[in-house]
Amino acid sequence: MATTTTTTLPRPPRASFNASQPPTSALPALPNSISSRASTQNLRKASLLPQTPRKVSGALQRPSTPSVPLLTDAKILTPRRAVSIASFPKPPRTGGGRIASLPPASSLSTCNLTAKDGNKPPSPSPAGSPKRGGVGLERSSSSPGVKTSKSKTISVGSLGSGFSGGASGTAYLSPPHSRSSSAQGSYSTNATTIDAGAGSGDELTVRGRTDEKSGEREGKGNVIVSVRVRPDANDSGGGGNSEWTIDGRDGKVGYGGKDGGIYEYDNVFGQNDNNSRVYDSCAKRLVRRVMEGYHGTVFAYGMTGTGKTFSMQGTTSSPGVIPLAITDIFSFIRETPHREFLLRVSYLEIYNERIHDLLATQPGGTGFTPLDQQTKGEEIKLREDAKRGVYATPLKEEIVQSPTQLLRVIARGDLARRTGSTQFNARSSRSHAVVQIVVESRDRIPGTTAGGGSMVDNRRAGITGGVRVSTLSLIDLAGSERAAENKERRTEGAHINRSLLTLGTVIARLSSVDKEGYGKDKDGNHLPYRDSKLTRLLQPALSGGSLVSILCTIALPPSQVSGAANATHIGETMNTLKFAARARNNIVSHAKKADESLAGGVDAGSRVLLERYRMEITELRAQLDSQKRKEGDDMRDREEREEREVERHSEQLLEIQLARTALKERIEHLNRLILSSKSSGVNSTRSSHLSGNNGHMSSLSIRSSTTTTHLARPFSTGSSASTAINGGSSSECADDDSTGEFGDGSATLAAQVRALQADVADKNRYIATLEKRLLQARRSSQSRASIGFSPPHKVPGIFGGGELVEEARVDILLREKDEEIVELRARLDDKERMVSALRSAARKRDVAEVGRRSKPSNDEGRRRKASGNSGGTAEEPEDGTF
Ligand SMILES: Nc1ncnc2c1ncn2[C@@H]1O[C@H](COP(=O)(O)OP(=O)(O)OP(=O)(O)O)[C@@H](O)[C@H]1O
Repeated sequence: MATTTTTTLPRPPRASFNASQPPTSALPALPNSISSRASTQNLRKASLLPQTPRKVSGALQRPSTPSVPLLTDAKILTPRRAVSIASFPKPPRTGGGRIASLPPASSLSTCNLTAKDGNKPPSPSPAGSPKRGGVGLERSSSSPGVKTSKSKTISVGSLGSGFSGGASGTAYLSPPHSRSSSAQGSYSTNATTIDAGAGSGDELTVRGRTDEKSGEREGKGNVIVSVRVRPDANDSGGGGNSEWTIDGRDGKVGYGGKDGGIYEYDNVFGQNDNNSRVYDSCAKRLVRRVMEGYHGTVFAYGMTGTGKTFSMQGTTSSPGVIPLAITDIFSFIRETPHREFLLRVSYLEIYNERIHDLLATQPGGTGFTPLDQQTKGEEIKLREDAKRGVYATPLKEEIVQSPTQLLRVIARGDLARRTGSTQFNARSSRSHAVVQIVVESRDRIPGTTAGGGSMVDNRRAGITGGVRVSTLSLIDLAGSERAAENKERRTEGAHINRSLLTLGTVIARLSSVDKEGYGKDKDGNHLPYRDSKLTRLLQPALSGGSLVSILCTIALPPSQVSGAANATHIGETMNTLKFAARARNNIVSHAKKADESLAGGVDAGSRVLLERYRMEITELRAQLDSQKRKEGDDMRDREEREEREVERHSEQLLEIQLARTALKERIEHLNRLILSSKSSGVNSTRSSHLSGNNGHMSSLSIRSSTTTTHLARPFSTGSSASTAINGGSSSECADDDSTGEFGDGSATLAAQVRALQADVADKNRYIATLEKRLLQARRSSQSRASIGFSPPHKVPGIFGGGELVEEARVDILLREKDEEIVELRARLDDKERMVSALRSAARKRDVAEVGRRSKPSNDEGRRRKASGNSGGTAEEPEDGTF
């Protein structure tokens, strides 16, 4: 048999599965054997796969039997029924069993399977026969083994007549008892009933399941069993195996050889059925139910190399059940906005009866890691409790939020999984691998956002509804293998076979377990769930707590093999078919929607993470809110403080302004004083009156500055202006003028007046300097104020202190100015005294002059005499001697 391992999810190629773009639409058809092989070769060239060539056993020869229209006959396989699990969990269809697009029943008659006793196929059951018709395949006994009844059970001389009776509902006999499920909206899987004779292992009775009244088979309920036939890579398509019949339309597989029989399943897929079709029929509905709150288990069972991994994982171009389920899970979440979901995933493998966490181990690199180099993590134990059933612990669970993330997690686990080369599969899975996706969901509370109140809050508020937890288990079992040359393979094979045998035994004995006694058969014996880790893990599903879909894969013996190898292959294939038939018949599901837990929110150890996370989110939100409130308060405080500072600052500016204005007024007043002293001479009464009354000065300060300008003008323009201002003192002015008109005395006085004017100019300059200093003082006060203002809360008191200092400075300045004014006034008084002294001297001179003029004769006679005697020289009295 040619090797076509490339498309099997060899771990490296699987890692390249387009995780970022999970498939959403219809998938391309499965490549036929030729293209599959071609792609395999390409992959091998690219070193993506181990180069181990698959050996074709010499013993496996094409049987010499003539070609018969095979299972692979397109006429039979292509148009297959489209309805299978689509009705999961029911409702029962009322129409015909198969879709109309199928070929006529007569096409099936080309296969001529004949029971060994040569009996003819049974005629349709008469009306009133047992509920479900049969083709003569009957339950015979109850044992793990399966036998073909030697009675007229397999008389399928014509598959057409035998199997085409689906629509008539008469082709199969009813089983002895119907195993209806009590699940909500779910139905039993009273499919083919296989009762294996105790220990005989080869006696098989298959009962049909056609309901006469409804004209359809049951079995589209909670348990779906399907068979997929792997295409023969070496078969060019012409067929070559006449003993096998694959009827995809009616869901039957028949073997016409020794110990053969015809088996009916919910779905039978041939070589033209791709992964997408397999998923749609086997798992799509189940996945949806899981999202609604049911537990669901999908597992692939079959001999090594028959396509379990290919079906479960698929390839990049043809994704399998796992990636397609992931796509549907997230589609469901998108389509269900009224509920919120939390997904967590774990991935374990059972290898040589030990459980390993595939997510806890770090695979060695990105490619394939040889088995002996793979490091495995901590051994996982199985535990059981009433709430969770059987579960593995400690097991890493990762919370995932997108299909890409989930696919990546699983791809990581795939890399860590044990694989090895077997006779039939270069990249054989040597362990049972279990992907478990836990789905938590709950209704969103109306009127709240996704992060609405916690469950505890909701309960307090009287809002009911809790978190529902359901689990989807996707299991790729290791393939059974009879003979292995390699010791390691033999050890693995022994463990694999033992666990698969236990699984078969449990399933076989399930038929005798009543609805209440999950763990015991009708004789009170415990079912051997504990004999293997696999059955222990599957116990909840097999006991009826879960929806179940089993995909059994087979590969028909290659036409070129014969002899012992061929017999072995046929034996393995028949075992798979019997296992599938038994599972379909015996597994009863009572799956119910999981309860919505209300206790999760208060139980710290609860598994209900969704609620725990929601509570955490609520708490964090509350913390965030209180922090925001605090920050808001701080901000408000700061703003208020700043406002207060601004107010204080403007008040201070106002005060400075006032102080400045007062100073200016004083300066103006000083100017006026100076003018007064210059223009009006001694005017001490008025000046003292002005200077001694600050309140009066303040009132004067209200005068416009133009007054100041007019006041200043006399200094530059002379006395005429001064006259205009001091109009009331004309006599004094006249005094001044007259003083200047007289001889030496007047000239001296004028000089003194000029000196005084120069002094006044000095004073004016000084006043200007004072004004400048005042301006500087104001500026520095402003800058100090702004420094104190910028971080008021960080430099406490600086502003208030600055204010005080400023006030003190202004006081000092005012005091200085007052002192200067007093000093100036004293100087002015001195000047005035000097002026009056000069005036009084001038007056004395004037008096003396008048006296002299009043005695002219005496003086004349004396002058004449003197002139006669001495030439007329006159003696001046001593001027300026006063
Ligand atoms: N339906 C199919 N169409 C095309 N190729 C297939 C199909 N089924 C299986 N194959 C190919 O057959 C080979 C073996 O398949 P796979 O590894 O899936 O078998 P298996 O049952 O998982 O084996 P094992 O139990 O050893 O792991 C792979 O190369 C795979 O690509």
